[in-house]
Amino acid sequence: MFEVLQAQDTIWSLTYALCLAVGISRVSILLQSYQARRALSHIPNVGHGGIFTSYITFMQYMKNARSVLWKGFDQYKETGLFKIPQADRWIVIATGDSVEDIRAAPDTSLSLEAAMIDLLQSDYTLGKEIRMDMYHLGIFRGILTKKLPVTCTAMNDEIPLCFKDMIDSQLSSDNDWASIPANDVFTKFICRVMNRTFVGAPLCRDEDYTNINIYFAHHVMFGSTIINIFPDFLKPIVGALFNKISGLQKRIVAHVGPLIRERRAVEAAGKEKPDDMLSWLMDAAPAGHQSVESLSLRLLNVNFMALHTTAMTFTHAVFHLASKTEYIGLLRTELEQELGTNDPQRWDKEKIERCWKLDSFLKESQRLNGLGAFSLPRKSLTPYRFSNGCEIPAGTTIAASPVIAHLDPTIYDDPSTFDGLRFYKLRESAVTQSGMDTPDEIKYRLTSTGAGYLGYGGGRHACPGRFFAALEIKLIFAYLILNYDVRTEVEGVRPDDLWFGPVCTPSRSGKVLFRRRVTV
Ligand code: HEM
Repeated sequence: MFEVLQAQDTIWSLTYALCLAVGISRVSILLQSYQARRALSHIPNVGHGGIFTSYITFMQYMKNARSVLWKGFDQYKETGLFKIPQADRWIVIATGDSVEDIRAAPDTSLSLEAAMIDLLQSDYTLGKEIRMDMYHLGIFRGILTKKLPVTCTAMNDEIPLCFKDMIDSQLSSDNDWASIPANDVFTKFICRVMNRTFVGAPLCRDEDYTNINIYFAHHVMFGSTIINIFPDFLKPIVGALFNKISGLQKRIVAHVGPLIRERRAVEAAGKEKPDDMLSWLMDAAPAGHQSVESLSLRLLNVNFMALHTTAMTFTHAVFHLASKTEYIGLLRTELEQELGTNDPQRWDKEKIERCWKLDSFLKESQRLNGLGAFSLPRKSLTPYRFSNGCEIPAGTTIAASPVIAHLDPTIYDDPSTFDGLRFYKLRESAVTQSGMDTPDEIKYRLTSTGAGYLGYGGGRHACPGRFFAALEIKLIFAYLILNYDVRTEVEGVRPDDLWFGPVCTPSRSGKVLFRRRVTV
């Protein structure tokens, strides 16, 4: 009996402690939010602006971020800035010329790194040592893009094998349509093809290695959302509770450790290491980052940056293709003309880049269905004055919104309609008017950035992996179009995206039907 009472006491104590923590946390967040609201009072807000009532707008935003953002844009497009409430802060949204200001601002004023520390709670989710030395950025900005011809060959080798294992294995002998769960299969597919150029075969095909990389991204997104519910002074405690880095690091070391040791032995024998991401990391890692543990964690982070962004972009595009099958024929004709053969071993970067219709189709898909409501996230490190004269104090989070820019009728004709050849036509007419390789033509390419196209951010921090990602997506798309027919379960109907607050993912349950190519 005594033990039961004691146990009940303990449960009550824990409950009180939890309520107290939540209570302190709410009060502290309200205080934080009140201070931030005063500092930003000169910037108009969407919906309710009161210390309590702003939570109503926050809830509306969590339910439908796009409509809240568009309401702000409609009301305040002339000012170029408005703010929306988050659980623990306000975010200032830049539109029009203010987007150009963010793109051009130096890191000492508007910092992507500081914004990511806040938004991703990177010290607890990615590992503090990653931001202590970001040497991987040099690899993305330099070697990865220079080595595209090498990665192209490796990916062309892996892609048919992936299709054989993941798609052909599901097809029946009478070539009926097979239903493929798009999100799961394509994430693994992208992970394997990408890792062929990160760690090589056979590790890129290892199921456990793939699962760790996929899980790591979920852990980062889930962990950062939970940690961000708490006020700053509780974040280290909650962060420590949610920190799964050391466990994941051990699991990845089990796969990558032997490879690193093997490559060191190869090097010591005066031979060449494989030409891939792991070797580039080994060569670039400064003192203090050379251990097997450190290199493995870095590789996990490289996968985090590269994998889900590419997998989601690819899945969005396949949903477009499968629901708009009228594009299959014209993309096939272009691919057959430009690639000249169905054998991926004989495709190269130059040939695939000549496929302008494919380039345009993928850019249009990304314009309408991207990664979410925000791009160009930055935190002001000092007071920052926009070109319209408006100043934000140090510590303000700001961003631009693809949901606004990509649907702005002053930038795009008939913006909400999917036109797979939109950018192809604009590019062709730019060539007629200004010529090839002119800024007018370049701006309509898939990998080009601008204030009207935010799929890869912009300015000095524009995604450095975009040339690699675009190449991977194009090569897989080319193989898919030349070898398979696809359609959606309900013909012509694209599975709905999943929105949670500002984050957008392609449908988790959506299927794509595949069969071996029958139609011409
Ligand atoms: C289709 C796939 C991808 C999309 C849509 C995408 C999108 C983005 C966006 C929107 C940004 C923010 C840029 C800004 O704020 O200005 C970004 C940054 C970044 N991306 Fe990507 N990304 C993709 C693939 C990749 C890949 C494959 C890699 C690596 C191999 C990569 C590495 C990075 C890095 C390191 C940054 C931060 C750059 C910096 O700190 O300067 N991304 N990406």
